[in-house]
Amino acid sequence: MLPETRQLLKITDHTADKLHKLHLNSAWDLVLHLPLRYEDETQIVPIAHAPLGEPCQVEGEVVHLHVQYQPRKQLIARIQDESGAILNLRFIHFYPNHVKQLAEGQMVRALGEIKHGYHGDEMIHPKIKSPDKTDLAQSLTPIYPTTQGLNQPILRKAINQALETVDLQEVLPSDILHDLRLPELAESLRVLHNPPPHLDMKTLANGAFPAWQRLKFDELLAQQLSMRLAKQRRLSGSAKPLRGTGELSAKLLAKLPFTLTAAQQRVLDEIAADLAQTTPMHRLLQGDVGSGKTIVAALSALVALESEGDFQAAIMAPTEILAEQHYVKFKQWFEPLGIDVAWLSGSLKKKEKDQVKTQLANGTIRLAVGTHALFQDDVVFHNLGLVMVDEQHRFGVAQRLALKNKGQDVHQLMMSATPIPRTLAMSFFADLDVSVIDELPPNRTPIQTKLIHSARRSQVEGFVLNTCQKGQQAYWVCPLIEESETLQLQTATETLENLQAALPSLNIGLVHGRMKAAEKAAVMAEFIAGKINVLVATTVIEVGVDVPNASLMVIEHAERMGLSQLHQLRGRVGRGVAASSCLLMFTEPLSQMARERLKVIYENTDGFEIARHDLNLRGPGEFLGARQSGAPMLRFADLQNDLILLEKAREIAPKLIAQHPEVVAQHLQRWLGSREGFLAA
Ligand SMILES: Nc1ncnc2c1ncn2[C@@H]1O[C@H](COP(=O)(O)OP(=O)(O)OP(=O)(O)O)[C@@H](O)[C@H]1O
Repeated sequence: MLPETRQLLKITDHTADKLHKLHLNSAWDLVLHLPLRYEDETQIVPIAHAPLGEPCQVEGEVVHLHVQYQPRKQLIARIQDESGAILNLRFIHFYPNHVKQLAEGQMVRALGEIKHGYHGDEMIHPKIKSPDKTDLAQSLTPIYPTTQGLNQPILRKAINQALETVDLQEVLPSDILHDLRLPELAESLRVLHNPPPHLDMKTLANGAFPAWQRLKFDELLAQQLSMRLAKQRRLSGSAKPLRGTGELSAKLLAKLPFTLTAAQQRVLDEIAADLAQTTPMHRLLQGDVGSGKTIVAALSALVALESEGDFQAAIMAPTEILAEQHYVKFKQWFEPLGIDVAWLSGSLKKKEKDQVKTQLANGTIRLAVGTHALFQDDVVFHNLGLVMVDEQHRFGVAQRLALKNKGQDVHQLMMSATPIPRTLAMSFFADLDVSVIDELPPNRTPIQTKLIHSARRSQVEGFVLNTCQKGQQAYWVCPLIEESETLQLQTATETLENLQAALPSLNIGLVHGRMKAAEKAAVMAEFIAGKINVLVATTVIEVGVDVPNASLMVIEHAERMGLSQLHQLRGRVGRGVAASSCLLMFTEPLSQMARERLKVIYENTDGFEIARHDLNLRGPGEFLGARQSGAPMLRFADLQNDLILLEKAREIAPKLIAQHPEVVAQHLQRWLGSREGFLAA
């Protein structure tokens, strides 16, 4: 935060540091930091009528106070009000002051959520006050998202100071506001930060409340504007045109055991046409699991490598495993053509990394595969022509920004097996041209999916035996244990031993994430060669593994897995001519969410449909991995519920850019301020 701003807002260095953690660095950042919820200290409800599971305030006399030591130390105060009903206030962390305030016979006011507890209804860690010192509040109290060490009163004060100092003048043209029936910004902000007494909780919690609608619209508009401007900048930038001679591509195609599908050829032509331009390509290549994206990426890389000018190409994937799969395939295809492929990931030794970096900087290596290590500041390319990014949405915001900076004026191809639903395509991915491989390679038979209770394990083993006796192969995926890699490994080893005991006539192998790359490669090679009948695996095989003779996929504890993970895993079979099956083993009890997921995967085979359900079940933030990256991209608007606002913002953004450039500048200044790049990243 600038020293002037800090002074103006009377913020201490300590508070400024905490605010920075919340990405609040300017007065406008503070003004746009909106309440997460409100607390209602305006009313007192009788305990007998207090709602369960919703914040409420009660008042009563302490009739009993004691410290309980089992199962852990805690303070429990029992209060009773005029309704005669009793409520326990429970504090797991407490201070001497609590004991004083809650002495028997004291009147106390408690704000919190009531839940059914073991010893009756209770509030855990309520906010407490002595009623004689405080009158009821006049209006709802806003509660803001915050960080450790920054309390609500200080944050509230900083925000209110900011509200006083910024110029809240309306910038959006009045005809637009009128058409959209949206209130003025200044009024909306005041209401949300300091709700007037007549507004109740229900009204304010409703996303359709006009003040919220206004803020959501403004946020979506900022996103659309920044994306359009980014696109304009890109279109006016200049990339080196890449025009392959076709010589190496022809050689690679001649060696493949298949010919490209019409969809692959069409998509490749689209990419080649982009690459030949001086405008940097920004294209998303979508294709369902197994549709053959990898060969399209390889042939695209060849266009760059074959063009005159010693260009380099790089392909980046979000995980080491996925990157490694690409590395293996690319090596297999490119080395016979006389092209060396470099590997760069975070886990390489420093010496090896330095060597690759030198080769990339002096241009002796022209094709690099790796993780985001490829786009660290200290990696310099001699003449980068094309960047390909697999599963781009799984990268965090910071990594995407790093790529954006490195990739300026470089052609970019994003690849995704997770189809981007329409709302996302209209917002986060609006700057991308899209190519879709909408056809699977020929002779694939549909995969039969079955749900099987884990109690019927021996039946599943019977299926495995049957499959292998026909000369086909099977995968057996071990349960996912997120909490501990060691436990995961232990489970995998046990699964292997159990299967070996149950199916002694079969050769059973094991791959897991802890194995060294060479060991993993050796087991995979045996499986590919058909020497191993059943491959027991942790989810390392989720992506990229491609063994067409494998026709049975068994997934244990399928209820623990996410939809796209299940779809990816199932996609490991059905790649050859044999009819394939996927057996999803589950254990009860199933959560509602797990039940929904299993139903979706059972009923659908199309990746687009599954992604749509996934988005509905998890919401766009999770779907995009925003939580993982720690920086929410849209803070207020929600793509599922605010589709109408999104459509309006999309419609209005180009008009504003054309007719009111000054409005665009002001609006973005307010919304992006110190967060530049976030919305469009
Ligand atoms: N035109 C084609 N005809 C027959 N087989 C093909 C064709 N194109 C690709 N394949 C084969 O199909 C399999 C799947 O291809 P690939 O691994 O590229 O799929 P993908 O789109 O990357 O899927 P995933 O997201 O599952 O990794 C591979 O065995 C590949 O060799």
